[in-house]
Amino acid sequence: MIIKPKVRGFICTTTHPVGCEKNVLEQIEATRARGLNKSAGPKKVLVIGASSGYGLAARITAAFGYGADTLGVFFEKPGSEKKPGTAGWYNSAAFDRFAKAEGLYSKSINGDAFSHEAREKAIELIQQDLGQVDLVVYSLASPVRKLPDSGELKRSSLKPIGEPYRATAIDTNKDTIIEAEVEPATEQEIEDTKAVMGGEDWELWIDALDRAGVLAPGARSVAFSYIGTEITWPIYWHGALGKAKEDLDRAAGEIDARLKASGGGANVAVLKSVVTQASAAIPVMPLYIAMVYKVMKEQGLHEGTIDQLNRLFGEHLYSSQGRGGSLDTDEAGRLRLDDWELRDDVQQACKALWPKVTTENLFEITDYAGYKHEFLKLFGFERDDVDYDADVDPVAEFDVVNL
Ligand SMILES: NC(=O)c1ccc[n+]([C@@H]2O[C@H](COP(=O)([O-])OP(=O)(O)OC[C@H]3O[C@@H](n4cnc5c(N)ncnc54)[C@H](O)[C@@H]3O)[C@@H](O)[C@H]2O)c1
Repeated sequence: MIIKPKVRGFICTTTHPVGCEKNVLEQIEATRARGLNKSAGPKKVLVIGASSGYGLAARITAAFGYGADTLGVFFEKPGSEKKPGTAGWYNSAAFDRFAKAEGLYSKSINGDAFSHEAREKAIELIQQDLGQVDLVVYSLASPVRKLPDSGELKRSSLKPIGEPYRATAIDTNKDTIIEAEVEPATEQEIEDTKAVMGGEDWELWIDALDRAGVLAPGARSVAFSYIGTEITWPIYWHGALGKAKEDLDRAAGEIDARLKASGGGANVAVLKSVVTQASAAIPVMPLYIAMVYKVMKEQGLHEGTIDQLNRLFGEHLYSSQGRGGSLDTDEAGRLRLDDWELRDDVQQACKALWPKVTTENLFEITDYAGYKHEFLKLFGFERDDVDYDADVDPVAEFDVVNL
């Protein structure tokens, strides 16, 4: 099959297996080059949301930065002779192959991580293959959650609270500047967003793992959040998603207290904005990312997903200080990896750019070209080292349990 990109809205409906594999290899190489202290890191790791974005970067950092055995959970579609699979499927197939070539344990579960069934399967595999895990990374980004007991479907909303949000944004299909307007979320939509992206499911995971005795003494857990600044607050931190992330902070407190009993702990890690399938769906984020990438690249401060996760593990979770039990957190107990993005000079530069941007100067005064490139790269496209006219097999088998 010869596969070319087909972009629909904020998703690319085709993916390139070879490009995805090269993306994974690039992240593995970046992790190796970082020279993380292998004796200090996690040994057996469960990553929930392991197939793309920050969760994949966490899995790569654990495996290739520290030699950890990993079990990954994700929700992806395999490729068939007729149609390519999702990027996360190919990413995971590539990860599995590289990890095994390195002599590392790697197994995956493809299914709904919000279900009890996924938890039961993960526990069974940990008991059978790993005994216990010492790190649980929680990195789900989903627009829907089927509640595990009632089967009720909850949907998250990317909406402000209280009043409509009007802002300059990019129509990423037409590469034009538009005025976006998003109506505020209703109370019900806020509650539903909390149910999908809040901390309840993370707590259910830790509770199930703990009860089953598969958390090693001293086990840690980390979940990811975004806060941003006043530029994005109306749609994010002060919006429905922010309420869900506040709930994640609440859950971190509960889980931390539970894991502390055996010398471990839990934190929310606040990460910087990067191009992922999840962030592409949030109104105004593409424009903000195009601006902040421009500014941070110019200042030598740019980091991608793998850089952030290498830094989270190497300088926080498994630094000599972190292993001593004293993590450097903000007043709410969060690990802050958004420190460079939130620097005053970076944010001031973005604020100065914002009112100046037009369709005509979009590519010139922002890094929108970089944004578009990164977006297509997520799906395995626009890599110099891939021949996109060559025939490629869309079927990729690997060590995965399909639920
Ligand atoms: N992208 C950013 O700029 C950014 C910034 C800060 C924090 N974060 C946070 O990082 C976390 C991960 O987001 P991302 O941007 O890496 O997203 P992503 O879309 O790249 O990855 C989401 C992952 O969740 C998995 N997933 C989704 N629904 C699932 C389900 N029902 N069952 C099993 N797996 C499921 C996907 O398979 C994938 O592995 C989120 O909590 C997000 O808020 C993202």
